[in-house]
Amino acid sequence: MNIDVQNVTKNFGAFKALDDVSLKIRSGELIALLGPSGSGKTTLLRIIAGLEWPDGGAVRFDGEDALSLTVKERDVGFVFQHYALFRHMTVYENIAFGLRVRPRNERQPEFAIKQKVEELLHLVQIGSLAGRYPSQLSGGQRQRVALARALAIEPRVLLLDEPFGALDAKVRKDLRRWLRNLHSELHVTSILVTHDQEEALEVSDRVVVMGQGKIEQVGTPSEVYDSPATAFVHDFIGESVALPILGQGKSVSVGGKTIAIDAQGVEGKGRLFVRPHDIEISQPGPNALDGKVLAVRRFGPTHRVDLEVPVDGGKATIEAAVPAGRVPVIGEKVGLIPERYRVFAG
Ligand SMILES: Nc1ncnc2c1ncn2[C@@H]1O[C@H](COP(=O)(O)OP(=O)(O)OP(=O)(O)O)[C@@H](O)[C@H]1O
Repeated sequence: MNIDVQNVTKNFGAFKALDDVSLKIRSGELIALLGPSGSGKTTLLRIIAGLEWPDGGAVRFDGEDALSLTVKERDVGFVFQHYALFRHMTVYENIAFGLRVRPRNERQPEFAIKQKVEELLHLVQIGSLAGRYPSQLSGGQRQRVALARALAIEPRVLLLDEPFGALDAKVRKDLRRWLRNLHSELHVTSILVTHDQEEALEVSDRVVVMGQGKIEQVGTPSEVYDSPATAFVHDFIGESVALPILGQGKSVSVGGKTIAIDAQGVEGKGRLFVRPHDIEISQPGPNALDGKVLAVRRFGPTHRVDLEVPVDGGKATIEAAVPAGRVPVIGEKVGLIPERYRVFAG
């Protein structure tokens, strides 16, 4: 199902939780809403679900006005961070629940319910646990049950709000991969809310990066990582360091030193963002920024180097990643060349 969010605004008192948000979600895609705490992800998800109403704007499901539909009529499946399984029901009963509470004239006969539940148990790979109660399951197993239960009613859209948020890192990683595979099999339009960028980048077809109630960028995982559209996205996704600069055509000045690199259209004040592994450390010279090595740390296969760089009005400390074999020593004066970088005005 296509979901079209048009100019949605939501205020809580004087606070703008969503500020003119527009987003088109394509049928069958898995989209992640990614952003820091308080950026409005859950509010947007709840509006799509029908649990919250916007102050302005529209939400359309395949062209139909979704805001005039109740939660039930919207046909959505939910999975939340905190397992909402029924404690007094077995795994089997939990999954069958949504099918059993349908009105009599829509309810399937018991053998069809059994067949459906068995299919789902198999799909989420917990067939052997059908007779257990939620208290007898691990956190990861409970979330699989929650997903199976959400899928039982064959929702038009699946909404996942930090579904793996309460699990430990290893289980999260396994479930992430599992969710990706499951989605490739089912192709149900899915929206995943997460503040974990690794999760968003690994699982989703497209990522919606949100900050302070606004959408900063929508793109594939590679697009948002390789071509961040705003300073916020560069800062939020992956590692980056930022230096205050003055841009002029094909040159950039940092703390009074001008080097010949493209200012990317920024004339005057701006910030240059670069990822630690995109900074080349060389000899000091006219075409490199001046840096002084403050600290060197081993970081997996590379070394991390803390560098002091003179900037307007003081000094900045930035971090570079260098391969073994080219590691400078503490106190050494070096030249720094940003190899891949983005300049944003302001
Ligand atoms: N019912 C409410 N009343 C008042 N303020 C609210 C309400 N619900 C959400 N907010 C505020 O709206 C903002 C956005 O909240 P939302 O839950 O959408 O953020 P989020 O991006 O999902 O954050 P998190 O990752 O922490 O869940 C927050 O500042 C929150 O405090």
